[in-house]
Amino acid sequence: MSNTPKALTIAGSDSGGGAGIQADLKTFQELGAYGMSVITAVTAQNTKGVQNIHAIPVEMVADQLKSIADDLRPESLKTGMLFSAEIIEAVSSHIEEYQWTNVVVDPVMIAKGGSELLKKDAIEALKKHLLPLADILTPNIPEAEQLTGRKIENKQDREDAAKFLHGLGAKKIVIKGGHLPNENEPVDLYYDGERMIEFEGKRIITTQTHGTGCTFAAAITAELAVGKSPIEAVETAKTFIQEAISAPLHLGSGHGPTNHWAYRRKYQ
Ligand SMILES: Nc1ncnc2c1ncn2[C@@H]1O[C@H](COP(=O)(O)OP(=O)(O)O)[C@@H](O)[C@H]1O
Ligand SMILES: Cc1ncc(COP(=O)(O)OP(=O)(O)O)c(N)n1
Repeated sequence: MSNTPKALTIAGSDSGGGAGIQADLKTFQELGAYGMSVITAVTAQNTKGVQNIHAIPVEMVADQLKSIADDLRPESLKTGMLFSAEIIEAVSSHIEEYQWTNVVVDPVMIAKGGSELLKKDAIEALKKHLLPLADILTPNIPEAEQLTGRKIENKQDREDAAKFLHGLGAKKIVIKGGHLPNENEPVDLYYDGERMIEFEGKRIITTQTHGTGCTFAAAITAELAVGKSPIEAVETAKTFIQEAISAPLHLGSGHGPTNHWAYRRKYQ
């Protein structure tokens, strides 16, 4: 029996390769986890935006989950773009049935260009079915506002939001700081029910940030797969994304992707 760590992403495909399944698998590979995928939606997307979305039929999402469960138990998994309430319900019930652990939930809602990656009427399903299964929930600030129904304008609001999301059942929460105003450093706030920890970063003023949230959550997932603790996993993910934004590839004419090789080149 191999003890190669296996990480699963349950997310949408980004044809441009910067976010979604593609960003997740590249990140898993870079951090030493064998990547597996369940595709929930196919997007026609590039650095300029999302041109079209085709949701995968829920039966096919369930079949992909079953194929993995029948043969390959993931040491960790992440969810990304889930698009609809029915996909959220199917994914949640399968995670529960298979008793998969180390569940990272990135509550993807809106792409950088403004396209809706989660239907508005699916937010309640996300709160009810998936949040209680999250070992680590990684909202950005607008997502945390949607999930809590509260405006987040300062540090106290972020701490209150993290506590609220913990109350909804997520065991650990990282409210990411990328959407803070440009004059603020991108500090990510971690809460596990007891400790509030700030993970500091250095803000890079750039348009090359497509897929930052996916990459950050995928790095946490890969680290959990290889046996790191949640805090160690977030620490590595923060360094990974900082490096990935620092060394842009300058691909495409819009919001270019981050550089998934940069961390390994510097640290390994
Ligand atoms: N311009 C930036 N410079 C440095 N780090 C950033 C920048 N933008 C985002 N990050 C970091 O990237 C990660 C993803 O954050 P964020 O952009 O808030 O998420 P999302 O992509 O889901 O909107 C976080 O760790 C955040 O602090
Ligand atoms: C297929 C797909 N999934 C998720 C996203 C959103 O990714 P994110 O990392 O939040 O990056 P931006 O869209 O904000 O650049 C996506 N675009 N496509």
